[in-house]
Amino acid sequence: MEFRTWEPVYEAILDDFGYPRDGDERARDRFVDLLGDAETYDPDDLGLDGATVAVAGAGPSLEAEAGRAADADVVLAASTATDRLRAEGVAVDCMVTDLDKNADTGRDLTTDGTPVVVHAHGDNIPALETHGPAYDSEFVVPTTQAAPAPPVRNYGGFTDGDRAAFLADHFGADSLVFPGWDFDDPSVTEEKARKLRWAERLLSWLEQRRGERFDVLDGRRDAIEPVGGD
Ligand SMILES: Nc1ncnc2c1ncn2[C@@H]1O[C@H](COP(=O)(O)OP(=O)(O)OP(=O)(O)O)[C@@H](O)[C@H]1O
Ligand SMILES: Nc1nc2c(c(=O)[nH]1)N=C(CO)CN2
Repeated sequence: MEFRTWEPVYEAILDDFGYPRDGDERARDRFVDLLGDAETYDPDDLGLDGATVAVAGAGPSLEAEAGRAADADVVLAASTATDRLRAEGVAVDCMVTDLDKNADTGRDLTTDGTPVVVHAHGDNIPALETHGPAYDSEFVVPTTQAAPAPPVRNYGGFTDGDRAAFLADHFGADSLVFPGWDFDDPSVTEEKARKLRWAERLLSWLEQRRGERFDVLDGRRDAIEPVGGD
Protein backbone atom coordinates (compact mmCIF):
# COMPACT_ATOMS: atom_id res chain seq x y z
CA MET A 1 0.00 0.00 0.00
CA GLU A 2 1.40 3.35 -1.04
CA PHE A 3 0.72 6.29 1.28
CA ARG A 4 -0.96 8.29 -1.49
CA THR A 5 -3.50 5.45 -1.85
CA TRP A 6 -3.97 5.13 1.90
CA GLU A 7 -4.16 8.86 2.61
CA PRO A 8 -7.81 9.58 1.62
CA VAL A 9 -8.97 6.63 3.69
CA TYR A 10 -6.77 7.76 6.59
CA GLU A 11 -8.34 11.22 6.39
CA ALA A 12 -11.82 9.69 6.62
CA ILE A 13 -10.75 7.76 9.75
CA LEU A 14 -9.29 10.92 11.34
CA ASP A 15 -12.50 12.72 10.56
CA ASP A 16 -14.73 9.99 11.97
CA PHE A 17 -12.87 9.63 15.28
CA GLY A 18 -11.82 13.27 15.60
CA TYR A 19 -8.12 12.33 15.88
CA PRO A 20 -5.83 15.21 15.01
CA ARG A 21 -3.36 14.35 12.26
CA ASP A 22 -0.54 16.18 13.97
CA GLY A 23 -0.91 13.86 16.98
CA ASP A 24 -0.15 10.87 14.77
CA GLU A 25 2.75 12.75 13.19
CA ARG A 26 4.15 13.64 16.60
CA ALA A 27 3.94 9.99 17.64
CA ARG A 28 5.70 8.90 14.44
CA ASP A 29 8.47 11.48 14.94
CA ARG A 30 8.89 10.48 18.58
CA PHE A 31 9.23 6.86 17.47
CA VAL A 32 11.91 7.85 14.95
CA ASP A 33 13.76 9.61 17.79
CA LEU A 34 13.40 6.66 20.17
CA LEU A 35 14.79 4.28 17.54
CA GLY A 36 17.76 6.49 16.71
CA ASP A 37 19.99 4.61 14.32
CA ALA A 38 19.16 1.18 15.72
CA GLU A 39 18.60 -1.63 13.26
CA THR A 40 14.95 -2.66 12.82
CA TYR A 41 13.33 -5.82 11.41
CA ASP A 42 12.77 -6.25 7.68
CA PRO A 43 9.30 -7.85 7.19
CA ASP A 44 10.58 -9.46 3.98
CA ASP A 45 12.13 -11.99 6.36
CA LEU A 46 8.70 -13.09 7.65
CA GLY A 47 8.22 -15.40 4.68
CA LEU A 48 4.88 -13.87 3.69
CA ASP A 49 5.58 -14.00 -0.05
CA GLY A 50 3.34 -16.68 -1.59
CA ALA A 51 2.18 -17.85 1.84
CA THR A 52 -1.19 -18.68 3.33
CA VAL A 53 -1.30 -16.25 6.21
CA ALA A 54 -3.50 -16.41 9.29
CA VAL A 55 -4.43 -12.98 10.62
CA ALA A 56 -5.63 -13.73 14.13
CA GLY A 57 -8.07 -11.32 15.77
CA ALA A 58 -8.87 -11.12 19.47
CA GLY A 59 -12.57 -11.93 19.25
CA PRO A 60 -14.25 -14.59 21.44
CA SER A 61 -14.12 -17.17 18.63
CA LEU A 62 -10.31 -17.35 18.65
CA GLU A 63 -9.85 -20.48 20.77
CA ALA A 64 -12.42 -22.41 18.75
CA GLU A 65 -10.71 -21.35 15.51
CA ALA A 66 -7.08 -21.75 16.65
CA GLY A 67 -6.70 -24.76 14.35
CA ARG A 68 -7.11 -22.49 11.33
CA ALA A 69 -4.10 -20.51 12.52
CA ALA A 70 -2.10 -23.68 13.15
CA ASP A 71 -2.76 -24.80 9.56
CA ALA A 72 -1.46 -21.56 7.97
CA ASP A 73 2.11 -21.07 6.72
CA VAL A 74 2.57 -17.85 8.70
CA VAL A 75 0.64 -16.65 11.77
CA LEU A 76 0.26 -12.93 12.43
CA ALA A 77 -1.54 -12.16 15.70
CA ALA A 78 -3.16 -8.91 16.75
CA SER A 79 -2.41 -7.77 20.27
CA THR A 80 -3.93 -10.16 22.89
CA ALA A 81 -4.61 -12.80 20.22
CA THR A 82 -0.89 -13.55 20.58
CA ASP A 83 -1.12 -14.78 24.20
CA ARG A 84 -4.35 -16.65 23.53
CA LEU A 85 -2.99 -18.53 20.52
CA ARG A 86 0.16 -19.45 22.40
CA ALA A 87 -1.99 -20.72 25.27
CA GLU A 88 -3.64 -23.01 22.71
CA GLY A 89 -0.22 -24.27 21.63
CA VAL A 90 -0.14 -22.30 18.36
CA ALA A 91 3.14 -20.54 17.61
CA VAL A 92 2.89 -16.90 16.53
CA ASP A 93 5.35 -15.70 13.87
CA CYS A 94 4.69 -12.00 14.41
CA MET A 95 2.62 -9.85 16.77
CA VAL A 96 0.97 -6.60 15.67
CA THR A 97 0.25 -4.09 18.43
CA ASP A 98 -0.17 -0.47 19.47
CA LEU A 99 1.11 -1.38 22.96
CA ASP A 100 -2.19 -0.64 24.67
CA LYS A 101 -2.71 -4.02 26.36
CA ASN A 102 -0.02 -6.70 26.55
CA ALA A 103 3.18 -4.74 25.96
CA ASP A 104 5.20 -7.21 28.07
CA THR A 105 4.34 -10.01 25.65
CA GLY A 106 5.76 -7.97 22.79
CA ARG A 107 8.93 -7.18 24.73
CA ASP A 108 9.50 -10.88 25.52
CA LEU A 109 8.89 -11.85 21.89
CA THR A 110 11.52 -9.42 20.62
CA THR A 111 13.96 -10.69 23.24
CA ASP A 112 13.36 -14.21 21.94
CA GLY A 113 13.80 -13.12 18.31
CA THR A 114 10.15 -13.01 17.22
CA PRO A 115 9.26 -9.82 15.35
CA VAL A 116 6.66 -7.39 16.67
CA VAL A 117 5.02 -4.69 14.56
CA VAL A 118 4.76 -1.67 16.86
CA HIS A 119 2.38 1.09 15.84
CA ALA A 120 2.77 4.74 16.83
CA HIS A 121 -0.34 6.92 16.93
CA GLY A 122 -1.47 10.10 18.61
CA ASP A 123 -2.86 8.33 21.66
CA ASN A 124 0.01 6.00 22.52
CA ILE A 125 3.08 8.24 22.83
CA PRO A 126 3.42 7.50 26.60
CA ALA A 127 3.23 3.74 25.88
CA LEU A 128 5.91 4.09 23.19
CA GLU A 129 8.14 5.94 25.60
CA THR A 130 7.56 3.49 28.46
CA HIS A 131 7.76 0.21 26.58
CA GLY A 132 9.70 1.01 23.39
CA PRO A 133 13.13 1.11 25.02
CA ALA A 134 12.60 -2.38 26.53
CA TYR A 135 12.00 -3.93 23.10
CA ASP A 136 14.91 -5.36 21.12
CA SER A 137 14.68 -3.06 18.10
CA GLU A 138 16.28 -5.68 15.83
CA PHE A 139 12.91 -7.44 16.05
CA VAL A 140 10.69 -4.36 15.88
CA VAL A 141 8.84 -3.29 12.74
CA PRO A 142 7.93 0.34 13.46
CA THR A 143 4.72 1.63 11.84
CA THR A 144 2.59 4.75 11.57
CA GLN A 145 -0.82 5.52 10.08
CA ALA A 146 0.47 8.95 8.97
CA ALA A 147 3.05 9.54 6.24
CA PRO A 148 6.03 7.23 6.65
CA ALA A 149 9.32 8.57 8.00
CA PRO A 150 11.94 5.81 7.82
CA PRO A 151 12.51 3.60 9.61
CA VAL A 152 8.83 4.06 10.58
CA ARG A 153 6.70 2.67 7.75
CA ASN A 154 3.06 2.67 6.73
CA TYR A 155 1.76 -0.50 5.10
CA GLY A 156 -1.89 0.57 5.51
CA GLY A 157 -4.60 -0.32 8.01
CA PHE A 158 -5.94 1.00 11.28
CA THR A 159 -6.69 -1.53 14.05
CA ASP A 160 -4.06 -4.06 15.05
CA GLY A 161 -5.84 -6.84 13.16
CA ASP A 162 -6.48 -5.12 9.86
CA ARG A 163 -2.95 -3.66 9.90
CA ALA A 164 -1.69 -7.24 10.07
CA ALA A 165 -3.76 -8.05 6.97
CA PHE A 166 -2.37 -5.03 5.08
CA LEU A 167 1.15 -6.09 6.08
CA ALA A 168 0.56 -9.61 4.74
CA ASP A 169 -0.73 -8.11 1.50
CA HIS A 170 2.18 -5.69 1.15
CA PHE A 171 4.71 -8.52 1.50
CA GLY A 172 3.08 -10.78 -1.07
CA ALA A 173 0.80 -13.18 0.84
CA ASP A 174 -1.04 -15.58 -1.44
CA SER A 175 -4.17 -15.93 0.70
CA LEU A 176 -5.42 -14.71 4.05
CA VAL A 177 -7.54 -16.48 6.68
CA PHE A 178 -9.05 -14.79 9.72
CA PRO A 179 -9.46 -16.85 12.91
CA GLY A 180 -10.82 -14.97 15.93
CA TRP A 181 -12.72 -12.22 14.14
CA ASP A 182 -16.15 -11.34 15.57
CA PHE A 183 -17.40 -8.09 14.09
CA ASP A 184 -20.69 -8.20 16.00
CA ASP A 185 -19.15 -8.94 19.39
CA PRO A 186 -21.66 -7.62 21.97
CA SER A 187 -19.01 -7.61 24.73
CA VAL A 188 -16.97 -4.70 23.29
CA THR A 189 -17.22 -1.02 24.17
CA GLU A 190 -18.93 1.43 21.85
CA GLU A 191 -15.54 2.84 20.76
CA LYS A 192 -14.21 -0.65 20.04
CA ALA A 193 -17.34 -1.48 18.05
CA ARG A 194 -16.69 1.60 15.91
CA LYS A 195 -13.09 0.54 15.37
CA LEU A 196 -14.29 -2.92 14.37
CA ARG A 197 -16.64 -1.36 11.81
CA TRP A 198 -13.63 0.40 10.29
CA ALA A 199 -11.65 -2.83 10.38
CA GLU A 200 -14.45 -4.52 8.46
CA ARG A 201 -14.57 -1.73 5.85
CA LEU A 202 -10.80 -1.84 5.46
CA LEU A 203 -10.77 -5.62 5.01
CA SER A 204 -13.51 -5.26 2.41
CA TRP A 205 -11.38 -2.69 0.55
CA LEU A 206 -8.35 -4.95 0.81
CA GLU A 207 -10.10 -8.04 -0.52
CA GLN A 208 -11.35 -6.04 -3.51
CA ARG A 209 -7.87 -4.71 -4.25
CA ARG A 210 -6.50 -8.25 -4.06
CA GLY A 211 -9.29 -9.87 -6.03
CA GLU A 212 -9.77 -12.27 -3.12
CA ARG A 213 -12.82 -13.17 -1.01
CA PHE A 214 -12.06 -13.17 2.71
CA ASP A 215 -14.26 -15.79 4.37
CA VAL A 216 -14.66 -13.53 7.39
CA LEU A 217 -16.76 -11.16 5.25
CA ASP A 218 -19.12 -13.82 3.89
CA GLY A 219 -22.74 -12.78 4.46
CA ARG A 220 -21.70 -9.25 5.42
CA ARG A 221 -20.65 -7.59 2.16
CA ASP A 222 -24.01 -6.06 1.26
CA ALA A 223 -24.07 -4.06 4.49
CA ILE A 224 -20.51 -2.73 4.31
CA GLU A 225 -20.07 0.93 3.41
CA PRO A 226 -17.24 1.20 0.84
CA VAL A 227 -14.24 3.24 1.96
CA GLY A 228 -13.86 5.08 -1.31
CA GLY A 229 -10.14 4.45 -1.88
CA ASP A 230 -9.03 3.19 -5.30
N1 LIG B 1 -14.54 -9.10 18.65
C1 LIG B 1 -13.31 -8.57 18.63
N2 LIG B 1 -12.82 -7.98 19.71
C2 LIG B 1 -11.58 -7.46 19.72
N3 LIG B 1 -10.74 -7.46 18.64
C3 LIG B 1 -11.19 -8.02 17.54
C4 LIG B 1 -12.47 -8.60 17.49
N4 LIG B 1 -12.65 -9.07 16.28
C5 LIG B 1 -11.52 -8.79 15.61
N5 LIG B 1 -10.63 -8.15 16.36
C6 LIG B 1 -9.28 -7.68 15.93
O1 LIG B 1 -8.31 -8.07 16.93
C7 LIG B 1 -7.49 -6.96 17.25
C8 LIG B 1 -6.88 -7.10 18.63
O2 LIG B 1 -7.77 -6.71 19.60
P1 LIG B 1 -7.38 -6.46 21.13
O3 LIG B 1 -8.68 -6.18 21.80
O4 LIG B 1 -6.51 -7.53 21.66
O5 LIG B 1 -6.39 -5.25 21.04
P2 LIG B 1 -6.43 -3.71 21.03
O6 LIG B 1 -5.03 -3.31 21.33
O7 LIG B 1 -7.50 -3.13 21.88
O8 LIG B 1 -6.76 -3.45 19.53
P3 LIG B 1 -6.80 -2.05 18.85
O9 LIG B 1 -5.81 -1.19 19.59
O10 LIG B 1 -6.42 -2.30 17.43
O11 LIG B 1 -8.23 -1.59 18.99
C9 LIG B 1 -8.36 -5.75 17.02
O12 LIG B 1 -7.54 -4.67 16.70
C10 LIG B 1 -9.20 -6.17 15.80
O13 LIG B 1 -8.49 -5.87 14.63
N1 LIG C 1 -4.85 8.50 17.05
C1 LIG C 1 -5.26 7.24 17.27
N2 LIG C 1 -4.97 6.32 16.35
C2 LIG C 1 -5.34 5.03 16.56
C3 LIG C 1 -6.04 4.65 17.71
C4 LIG C 1 -6.34 5.66 18.66
O1 LIG C 1 -6.96 5.40 19.72
N3 LIG C 1 -5.94 6.94 18.41
N4 LIG C 1 -6.39 3.36 17.89
C5 LIG C 1 -6.07 2.44 17.01
C6 LIG C 1 -6.46 1.04 17.18
O2 LIG C 1 -7.08 0.83 18.36
C7 LIG C 1 -5.31 2.73 15.79
N5 LIG C 1 -5.02 4.10 15.64
